[in-house]
Amino acid sequence: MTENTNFRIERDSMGDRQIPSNVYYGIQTLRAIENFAISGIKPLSTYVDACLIIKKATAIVNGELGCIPLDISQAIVQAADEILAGKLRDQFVVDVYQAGAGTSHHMNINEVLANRALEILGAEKGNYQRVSPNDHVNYGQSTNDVIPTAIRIGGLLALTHTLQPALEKAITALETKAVEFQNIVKSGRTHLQDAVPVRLGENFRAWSHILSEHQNRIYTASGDLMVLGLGGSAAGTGMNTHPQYRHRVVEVISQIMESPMEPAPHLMAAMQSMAPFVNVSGALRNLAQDLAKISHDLRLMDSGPKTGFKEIQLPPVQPGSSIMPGKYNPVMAEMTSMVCFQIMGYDNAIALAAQAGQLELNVMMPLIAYNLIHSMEILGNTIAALTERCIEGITANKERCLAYAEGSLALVTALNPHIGYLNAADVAKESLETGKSIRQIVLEKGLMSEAQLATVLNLEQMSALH
Ligand SMILES: N[C@@H](CC(=O)O)C(=O)O
Repeated sequence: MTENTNFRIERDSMGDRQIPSNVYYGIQTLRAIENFAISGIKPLSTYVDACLIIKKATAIVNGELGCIPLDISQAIVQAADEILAGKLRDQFVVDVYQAGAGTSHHMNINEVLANRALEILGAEKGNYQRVSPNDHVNYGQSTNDVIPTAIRIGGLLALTHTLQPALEKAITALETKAVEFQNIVKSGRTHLQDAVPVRLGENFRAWSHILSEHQNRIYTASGDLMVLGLGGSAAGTGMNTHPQYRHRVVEVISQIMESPMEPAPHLMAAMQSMAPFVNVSGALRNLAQDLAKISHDLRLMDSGPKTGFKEIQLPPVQPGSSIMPGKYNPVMAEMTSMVCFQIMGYDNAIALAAQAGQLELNVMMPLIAYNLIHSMEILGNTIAALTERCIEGITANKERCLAYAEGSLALVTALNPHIGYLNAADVAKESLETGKSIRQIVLEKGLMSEAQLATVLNLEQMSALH
């Protein structure tokens, strides 16, 4: 615990180590850096925020209840506030793939807070007799109750700051396009074959509805994240906590989050079961599956310009090809598809991790934390980018849409009630073989009058919602 210009000596239960004197993390973080040079991926900033919110609340409550000295409690709170405001963010350095349960990341948080609190109190970094990462910052806590709580809070932060606003904007943008394209008639396609006509605007309205239903599903699933098992400490029994701590700490977190959290009715259950995360991840996967479908549709409808559908034009945002001049690719939709596949992969890994709990604990939480929060953030960023750089700028090729609708063999479907399915099928077959229009064949065969046909083969009417 001495400090010289280049390093200080810190001690843990395994011995002494030199720690660079300028860093705020300590000996346990150093060991984790050495042990886990795995992906180079550092903890997500939202996850760090979630841990800091917990540590701020626990310091307030442990100070109030007389479990830690008030000056230390206040210094930890100040340190947490400073870091939440953006300071020392480069001090959270443990690889995402690390010690089971997340003890290494958790100790990284405890050490940085302790060392900054020491400075605030006028002491030297590493003087853990004065402020200890374990005895003060972590008083009455364990990785085992802090990390599942941090995943809940991190999930809620990612949802409110990133995913929900992006979904809102996308839903509105799709509805705006629905209104703009409401009168454009196009051919429907089922099995990728000609089907009855539809309105381009209604395609966009359907997508808007699909996203809004996913928004509701995610919102409902995220209710589970508001039930916190903090206070369970190491095994869910609450050992080493003050009797009033577990309720009070949830009240304080609710105040910090400006959102009503609840204490879990059974702390062991909250620690052992990863079901809330599986539920939210499942809702994200569900959204990703439909979003992938929408992005594939956008690419298909924009295909061409000479050899594809080109029913719509996605706004060109960058040259598409390194060799083919003048080529513009549907890059925003392509990116969206890839992110959606990543979300599905993350969800698979979360499902595997969630069933791997044993006895009192599920140690696979670091994977769940990263995958869940990252899923929300990359989905939110993707939806925001797709909305701004693609959906809002889509234009329709009205003539191309109409030409396909007029040429669709499935128009004969409208003749069913008048000439019967089998006669209509013959008309379709002849039209395909001869290239004559459906109208012409029906008239030639004397199956219907011109006046009748004018009413029945009315594209506007056929494509309206019935
Ligand atoms: N995850 C640790 C507890 C802790 O880090 O607080 C254990 O159960 O061994």
